[in-house]
Amino acid sequence: MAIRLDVSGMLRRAVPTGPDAAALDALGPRLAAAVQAFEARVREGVLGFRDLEAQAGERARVLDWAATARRGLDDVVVLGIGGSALGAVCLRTALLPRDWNARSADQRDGRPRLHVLDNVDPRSVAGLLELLDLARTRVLVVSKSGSTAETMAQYLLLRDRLAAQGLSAREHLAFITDPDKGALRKVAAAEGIPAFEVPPNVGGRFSVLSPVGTVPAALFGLDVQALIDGAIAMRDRCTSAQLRENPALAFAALQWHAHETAGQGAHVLMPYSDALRDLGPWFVQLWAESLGKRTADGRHVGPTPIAAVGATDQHAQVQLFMEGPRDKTVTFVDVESHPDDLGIPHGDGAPADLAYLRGHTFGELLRTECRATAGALARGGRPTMTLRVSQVDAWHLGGLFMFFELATIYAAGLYGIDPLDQPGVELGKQLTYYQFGHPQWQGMREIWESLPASDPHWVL
Ligand SMILES: O=P(O)(O)OC[C@H]1O[C@H](O)[C@H](O)[C@@H](O)[C@@H]1O
Repeated sequence: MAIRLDVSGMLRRAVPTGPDAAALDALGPRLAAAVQAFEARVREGVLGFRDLEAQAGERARVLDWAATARRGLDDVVVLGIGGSALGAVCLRTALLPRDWNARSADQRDGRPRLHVLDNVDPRSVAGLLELLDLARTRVLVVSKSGSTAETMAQYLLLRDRLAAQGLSAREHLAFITDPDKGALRKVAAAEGIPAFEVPPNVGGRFSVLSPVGTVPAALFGLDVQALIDGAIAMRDRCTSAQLRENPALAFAALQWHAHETAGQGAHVLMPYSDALRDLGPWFVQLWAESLGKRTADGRHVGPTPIAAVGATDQHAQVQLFMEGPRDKTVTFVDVESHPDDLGIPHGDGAPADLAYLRGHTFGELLRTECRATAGALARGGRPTMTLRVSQVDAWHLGGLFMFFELATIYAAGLYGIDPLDQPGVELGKQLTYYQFGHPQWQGMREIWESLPASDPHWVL
């Protein structure tokens, strides 16, 4: 079992914009400062996502509850958004067979389907409700703050539908939220609804290894302990202040260096694996919302993460990566072992010009295309890295989550910003609250009325 980071495609030997040995040495002071900032945050106790041992008690409570709660369930529904939903989607895609929800109960060996509602589009919400037998459904309301409008609207609807069918909230709801604060915590206490804790020092986009991810994972029978073990193994590998000894630091440093010195601030994550397809959107929130900030001296900084998947996006995005602006790096994830690999048959009578495919396997084709695309990009002077993963399972996924979370904190030290807040998302929320008549936000009227109206002459 291993996750290895190959950074050779970022260095001067491979691409002209890459750092040479002298440039890497010159990075020393910046790296030291970023590592010191990281360690200061650890000491402050604000990087709770690292401290998985401290969450062991709550995790045991989750596993104990899920062992009985999952009995007789056809469906698990996650109501959440952003970091409260993206991790569950990634866990489902990576660790359950494709199209899990389309399978029969027998094909799912009696385990529930998992649905994630991370938006308030009525078509999606109504469409899902049509599918559900609420009597055989557990709805997980996931909100660290316990107040996010989208998730609360969904909760109010499901609460109403359960009541209309005379179904007990305690038997069909569960909350994953702040241990003390927010609307959900109050309801849990008043109505005896099972509730699990998002530790206050674990940010929403860093919370997939907390009950935010482990409750849904436990309900559909994933190996939660392996997920945690993989994350701890990666955490304990990423402690050195030396770039060559700390993969998370190396990833962060090389991404920052590419952005800072060559304007390569669009950071593509391209797993050659359908199972890791939803690692992309999870990474996009983590990298964008943590690093897209204003510095203390008023500069606007941060990378632009892009999600892609191989081999599919060789036929959609690689043209841009190859010949578009030299503003990108590409990080591949190459899966070394495909236990369910398939041979490409000899197929008597098959067209002669397809003979080159015969005798190979699909996994071999996928891995060869990953290597070929990385090499083609390098020949075009386009910087790349490759994460080599033995296989996709809970242990390796836990390691990948931890790798990117740690890299984000190191990158924040290099960009000179706080990775843990998200002040930029507040104004839109407050204007919505105002327009909905929220009593606390009626002072936003002037701003709302100042918003640029659309020009009817340009409504085509
Ligand atoms: O988990 P919640 O408190 O409901 O927050 C859900 C999401 O919305 C917030 O506005 C932040 O942008 C995200 O970082 C967070 O993951």
